[in-house]
Amino acid sequence: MNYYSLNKKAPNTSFKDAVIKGLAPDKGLYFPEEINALPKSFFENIDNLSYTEIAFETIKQFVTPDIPEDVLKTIIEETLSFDFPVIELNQNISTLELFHGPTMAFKDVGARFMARCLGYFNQNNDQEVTVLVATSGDTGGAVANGFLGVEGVNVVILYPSGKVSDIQEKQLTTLKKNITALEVDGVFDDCQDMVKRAFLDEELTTHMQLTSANSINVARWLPQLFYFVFAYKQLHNKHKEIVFSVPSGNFGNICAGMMAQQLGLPIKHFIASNNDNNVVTEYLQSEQYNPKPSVQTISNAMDVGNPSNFIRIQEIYHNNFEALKENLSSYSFSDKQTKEALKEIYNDYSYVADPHGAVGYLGCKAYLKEHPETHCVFLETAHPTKFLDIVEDTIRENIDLPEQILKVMDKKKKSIKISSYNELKEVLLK
Ligand SMILES: Cc1ncc(COP(=O)(O)O)c(C=O)c1O
Ligand SMILES: N[C@@H](CCOP(=O)(O)O)C(=O)O
Repeated sequence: MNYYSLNKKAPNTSFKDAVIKGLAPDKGLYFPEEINALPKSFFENIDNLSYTEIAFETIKQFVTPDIPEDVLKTIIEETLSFDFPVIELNQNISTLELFHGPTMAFKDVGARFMARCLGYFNQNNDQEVTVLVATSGDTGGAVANGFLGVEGVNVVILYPSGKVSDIQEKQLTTLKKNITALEVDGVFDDCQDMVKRAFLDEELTTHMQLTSANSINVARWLPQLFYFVFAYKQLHNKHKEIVFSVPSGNFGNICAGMMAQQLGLPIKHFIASNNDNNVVTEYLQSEQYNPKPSVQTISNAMDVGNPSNFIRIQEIYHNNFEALKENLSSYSFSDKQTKEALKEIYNDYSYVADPHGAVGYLGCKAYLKEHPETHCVFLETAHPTKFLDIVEDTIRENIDLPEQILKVMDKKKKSIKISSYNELKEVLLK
């Protein structure tokens, strides 16, 4: 499959080139030239397919021939070595748990998939690749873990100082080896802007091969479409009208869900559930897209004021506002509402959610008021222990720490503080 730049001022390119570049030379995000729906029989036969078979069939068209089919099968088997269970809370609401990977956030799948694709492309290449990542909390840890020790790849992670949880910070600052963590005096959007600026900086790009492991990179973004198909496999025999409530920040996950729908997955509707960073909620009300500086919330990984992937969503709907509104609703919720939701989920269903999942739950409840005939799945995008203080204080219970979290708790943080783009450049050129 070839890819084009959404800024339409750069040549179309192969999957391999799109992965290695991350962002097109005109600063546009790459988008597949075609999306070919799978036959209806694929979804009718889904009970007989394993997760790895589903993943292979749904992503094959986007990555072959650059990744040969046999290599793709191995990459998928290695990537999906954990579970994706759906837990039903009641007749109308389920949660899809996406936190069973090594860093306990949904980013693990995309990060592991991309690391293996880049490792494959890089095997006969003498030049080292530098992977730049901006994180509001979870991408950094997942990418650090996924790329640790990958030959010929250096990873540089930018995160907003003081605005990620303690455990998220440990996950991205303690691995060392080929991973460097930069603590930025600013918000997530400052980190993301610095990364995008670096791609356009010829002084850097003539010295080094830069790519991104944020969802702007197609190899990080597209595997996220698997989740929606995995949930459908678990629910379709019981519920006919399935809607997904996706806690959204950079909008890569929900946009990947829309790609699954384009492949023919019968999804009735999407809900973008936001915290106070509500650019898209406001857009759907006013048709005005006004990015603004992000504000800090307890669902910190969603503190994004200018979501990268919204442009991909507009492309899927051919920039047709009415068509988008038919398929997407959006609500935003305050921290106070999020804490109330954490308590309600715990008291009513004995289920411990994390603040991001709680925002997704609130999105389900808001949508179900108008559409009680549907079944709403909210994505549990991270394990609650990643936000230990907030969750324990809110539900007034101690929660057990899983092994993945215990492993990093006592490690020593190592980061470099920076406050400007020039300081980033200095680190990269060293
Ligand atoms: C726990 C969690 N939930 C939700 C999101 C938002 O996902 P997206 O940026 O794909 O919208 C993120 C970060 O991306 C996250 O880490
Ligand atoms: N919420 C993210 C922000 C970056 O999102 P990405 O999907 O574009 O990498 C995070 O946790 O870092």
